[in-house]
Amino acid sequence: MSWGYGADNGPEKWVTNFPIADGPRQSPIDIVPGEASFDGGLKPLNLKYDPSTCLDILNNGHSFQVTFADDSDSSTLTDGPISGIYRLKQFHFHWGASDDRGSEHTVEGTKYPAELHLVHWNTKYPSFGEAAGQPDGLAVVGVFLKTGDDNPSLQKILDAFDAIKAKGKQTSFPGFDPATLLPGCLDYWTYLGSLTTPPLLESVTWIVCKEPISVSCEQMAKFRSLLFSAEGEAECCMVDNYRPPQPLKGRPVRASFQ
Ligand SMILES: NS(=O)(=O)c1cc(F)cc(F)c1
Ligand SMILES: [Zn+2]
Repeated sequence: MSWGYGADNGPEKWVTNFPIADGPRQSPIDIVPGEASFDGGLKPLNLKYDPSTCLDILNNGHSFQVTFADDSDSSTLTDGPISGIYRLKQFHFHWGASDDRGSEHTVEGTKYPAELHLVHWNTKYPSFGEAAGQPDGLAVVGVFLKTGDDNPSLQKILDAFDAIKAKGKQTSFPGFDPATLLPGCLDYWTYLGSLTTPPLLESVTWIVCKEPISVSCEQMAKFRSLLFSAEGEAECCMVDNYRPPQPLKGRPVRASFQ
């Protein structure tokens, strides 16, 4: 059985096939603002996205992701805590079965109903796959979702869900601008961590935004209409696809703001 989020194949079981699960720089973590150190040397995030690089939307059986053409520097992350140019590869979300949980990072124990991950790879390496195996290979921008007003930008994504309900389904998704998913304020916490799903590679510079974006309760219900299961299999709702916080193991967490 492959990894997932169930009792038999979930986060507590991943260490069996992926021993790095108990490694020194695992993600997510609980962020304790009072223990983060303000670093005046941290630059503002510089996110420049070209909607024409947006390709398609896919249900990969553990989340859904929107994938981008990454054969040029059209959609990039620069500055912030990183050096060099990182290209946007995809974004995806993690969410709960109810609004009281779903995010991977937590803030002093507070769980949000969902968390957005914008995944970028360091162009000093030839590809995403190569970069994913390097300690400075990836940079993921995390954005919390908080229940409140309807989010029109998110709605464009949710409107595509009927075409990707089951695992393995994919449909074209042109012209989406991921910048419309960013909060107004780009203050962030940053620390060195890992992928939060197998293979749990310790190659991620995490950049977690302090300000959440909004999502309505009805929109959260739409997230929960996706399936972990493929067509023809017993239907299993895609919910609680989040890894809980992992030990910090002495890592510093820096804040870009005071
Ligand atoms: N959830 S995550 O952002 O850490 C992530 C990103 C990725 F590109 C591949 C993964 F397996 C996991
Ligand atoms: Zn993720």
